[in-house]
Amino acid sequence: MSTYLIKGVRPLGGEPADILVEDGRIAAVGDSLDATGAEVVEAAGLIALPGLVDLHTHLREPGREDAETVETGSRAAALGGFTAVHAMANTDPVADTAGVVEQVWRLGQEAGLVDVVPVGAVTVGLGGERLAELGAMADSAARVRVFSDDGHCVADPALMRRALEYVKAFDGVVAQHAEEPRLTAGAQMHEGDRSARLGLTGWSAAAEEAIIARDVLLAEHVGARLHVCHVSTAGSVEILRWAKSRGVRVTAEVTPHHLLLTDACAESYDPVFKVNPPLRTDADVEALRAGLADGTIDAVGTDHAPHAVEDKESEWAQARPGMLGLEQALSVVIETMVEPGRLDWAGVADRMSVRPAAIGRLDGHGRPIAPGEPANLVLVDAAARAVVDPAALASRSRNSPYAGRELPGRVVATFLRGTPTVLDGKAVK
Ligand SMILES: NC(=O)N[C@@H](CC(=O)O)C(=O)O
Ligand SMILES: [Zn+2]
Ligand SMILES: [Zn+2]
Repeated sequence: MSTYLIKGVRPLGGEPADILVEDGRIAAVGDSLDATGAEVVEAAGLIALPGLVDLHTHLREPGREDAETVETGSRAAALGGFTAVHAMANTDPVADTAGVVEQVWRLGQEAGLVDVVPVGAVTVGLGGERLAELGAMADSAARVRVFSDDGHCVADPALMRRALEYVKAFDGVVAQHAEEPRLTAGAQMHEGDRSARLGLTGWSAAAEEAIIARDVLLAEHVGARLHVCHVSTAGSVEILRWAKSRGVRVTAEVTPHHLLLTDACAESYDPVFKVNPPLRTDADVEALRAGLADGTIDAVGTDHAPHAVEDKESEWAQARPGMLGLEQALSVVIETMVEPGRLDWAGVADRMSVRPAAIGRLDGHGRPIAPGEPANLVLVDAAARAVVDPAALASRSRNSPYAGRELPGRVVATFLRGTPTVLDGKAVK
């Protein structure tokens, strides 16, 4: 295993220093380190952050390898600065048994680009009727701690309560896709003036908020850990703030696209902007940024949702919901949070690495940049700007909502336990 000397980098945006990486760990951080024989990475002007951790990635394998595989999604993740991603369970077959989560975990190890951490389904086949074998998935080689029926809401309150109680036994967390299905039949976009004008069926803010309110009460009642996926409304942020003030064990994530885009994108009728939950209003975007800044929202979760061309390039109503996120997540956070002065680099490290790693109970990720720690690192050129070209993405799919948009920030290098997965902005393998 090679030794690397990262020269003149600014850890968490602080004073420039050298970082010596040896045997998969950070061996030293200091001024003018000398390491004869080490490969030198010139990093003057770059920011070093702990490798990013995503709580919400769709890798589509098994079942839709035409849209993404564990390997292509892992490469997209590494290029985005990630060293660990949680792979959602809505594959085919569904990741609802120890066998399937172990297969996904093994594929991730073989790709070797990021740690792929399988999420286990809460209910058999995402059917919402019977609990899946949560304990067996937790005890498996994949060591599952996050359970989610994402794509579907665990709508039955009694089942949700039982899932919350069950995962306490192994310190797990239920990650809820908060959508009251009785309120979103046929929904195509955010319910408001625009949906009325465009003639598209709306998904109200209340359909999300009703589930979050219910679930924080359930989590409080049974003393379990709840995580809320892709929070999208101002009202959801208020409910979370209230729940946290009461000491409820709840955490939440916001996607890059909900931090940047609004329902105005639907005016184009371009299905690349169709997503669940839908893009909301300017006021919601403002509340989400404020919630992420003050920590009410713990983390950025990409909800990277690759879709094949035939599932996405159709009429709006027929198109699948979901958009790519891994490769532009950090850029969107720089644009919406860092450049406006709402989050400093330590804050970015906290919301994109430290807290998501803690929620997923991952060892070795989200750690300080200090001697003895695993060398999971990303080096970022914050000043670089580039126009997003979907054809240049590593993802197997092309449904990026940022196509043609100029964004700040370039991932120059990513290290996974001391081995570069990205160098000079290019994937190493
Ligand atoms: N976000 C989406 O619109 N789609 C996701 C499922 C989900 O996250 O709910 C997908 O799997 O495509
Ligand atoms: Zn979802
Ligand atoms: Zn999702």
